[in-house]
Amino acid sequence: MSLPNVTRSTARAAFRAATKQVAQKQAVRSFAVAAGAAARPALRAAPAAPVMQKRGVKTIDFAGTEEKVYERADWPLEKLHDYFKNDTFALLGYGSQGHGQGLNLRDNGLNVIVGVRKGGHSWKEAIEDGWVEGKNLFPIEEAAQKGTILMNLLSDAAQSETWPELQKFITKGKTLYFSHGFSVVYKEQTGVIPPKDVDVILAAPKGSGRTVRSLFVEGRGINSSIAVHQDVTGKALERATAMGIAIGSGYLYETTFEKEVYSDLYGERGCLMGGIQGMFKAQYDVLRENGHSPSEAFNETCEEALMSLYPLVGENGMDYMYNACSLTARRGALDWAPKFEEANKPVFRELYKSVRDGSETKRTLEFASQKNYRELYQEETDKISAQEMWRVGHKVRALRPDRK
Ligand SMILES: NC(=O)C1=CN([C@@H]2O[C@H](COP(=O)(O)OP(=O)(O)OC[C@H]3O[C@@H](n4cnc5c(N)ncnc54)[C@H](OP(=O)(O)O)[C@@H]3O)[C@@H](O)[C@H]2O)C=CC1
Ligand SMILES: CC[C@](O)(C(C)=O)C(=O)O
Ligand SMILES: [Mg+2]
Ligand SMILES: [Mg+2]
Repeated sequence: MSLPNVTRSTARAAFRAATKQVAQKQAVRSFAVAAGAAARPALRAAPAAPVMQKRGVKTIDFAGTEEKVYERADWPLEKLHDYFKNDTFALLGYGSQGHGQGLNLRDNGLNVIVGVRKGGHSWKEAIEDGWVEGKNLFPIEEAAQKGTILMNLLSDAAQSETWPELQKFITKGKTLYFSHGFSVVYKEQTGVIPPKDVDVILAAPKGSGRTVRSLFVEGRGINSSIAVHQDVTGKALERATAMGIAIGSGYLYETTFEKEVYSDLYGERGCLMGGIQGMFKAQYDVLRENGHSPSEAFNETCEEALMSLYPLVGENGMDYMYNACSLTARRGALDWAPKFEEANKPVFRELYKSVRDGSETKRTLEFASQKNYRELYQEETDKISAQEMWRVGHKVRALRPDRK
């Protein structure tokens, strides 16, 4: 495939940056280990890297369960270019994931075209991002016809709505790709039943499309799940792996379509989004009921969590964060954590059941089928922004020294 020099050099720079980042992290870690020996309380170093058992695939024992993890190191750019030399990626949909995955594929020098509704919001965004009508930007059906790998990144509801028209373009020899198990797993509700003669694969970034892009640009890479629903060629897993790397992932964790969708719907409704809003709100409200000022309630609930403590958990784990806090805080947190666990578990059980039995899918599809769903959604999120907690948050964030 002939690639523009700029694209090739952007892609190489991203890969070089990734390698450099690893070296820098290792240096920082060695320093931290040396410094940590003298530090108190002990901020332990990260555990030793797992032993690689086969190039490109690590079988790692996670808490007694052996799991397969694939890595970017086995898919250098030249290999990706060769592997996909006869392919056209038709990226259908240009929301958060379409944007992130599409730009990463393009910067990786792969042959990608975008398919979205002409004149819609995504169409405009795609043009702003440099996609050109008639060259690499087309209406959905035209892109689907041209593509050999159909990346269905329409909204989950739109995947089911457009399926009757789209399925005729999924012909023998093509690959059908998703970033979520939703459409295929809940087929009774979505009607999405892929033809029997194509590979059906998934690479689902475990993070927002914004992060898929920003980590790639920084030379890093998001974690993604990969899975195979249908393997006609005998190469579907390899293809899912190559796709996962091509869209900008660093590590790929093997799963199934079912497990991906159940855990994803559960996680986003729980700790990732719904749970965190509910927990923050409850804590904030009780502080306010007890006469604390808005800024105090916000700082002690959201700002400190997001700016100081949660990044420490992300970096090195809960014990690391605990150890960075006072003994007073640690004693209390140790006592109260089990109470929160006990209080929350029934809600999580109810949530998992609601995901498994299709209730969450039904709700999503019904909501999205309303003509004015965008306005309805906006009304509900506007109500969250209008909560005192987030109005205060807006002001507190504006006072961050780096925002001045
Ligand atoms: N958001 C994320 O970060 C993540 C998403 N995923 C998965 O990736 C997939 C894409 O999600 P996401 O990127 O969030 O996109 P959205 O769910 O925000 O969907 C946006 C895209 O769908 C199009 N669309 C919506 N309705 C229709 C319709 N009736 N007909 C045609 N096109 C339509 C929009 O086009 P238009 O602008 O013209 O309306 C837009 O291009 C989903 O399967 C999702 O679960 C996976 C991991 C994370
Ligand atoms: C947490 C929400 C998510 O599952 C995601 C960004 O991973 C989504 O569907 O957008
Ligand atoms: Mg999700
Ligand atoms: Mg998710």
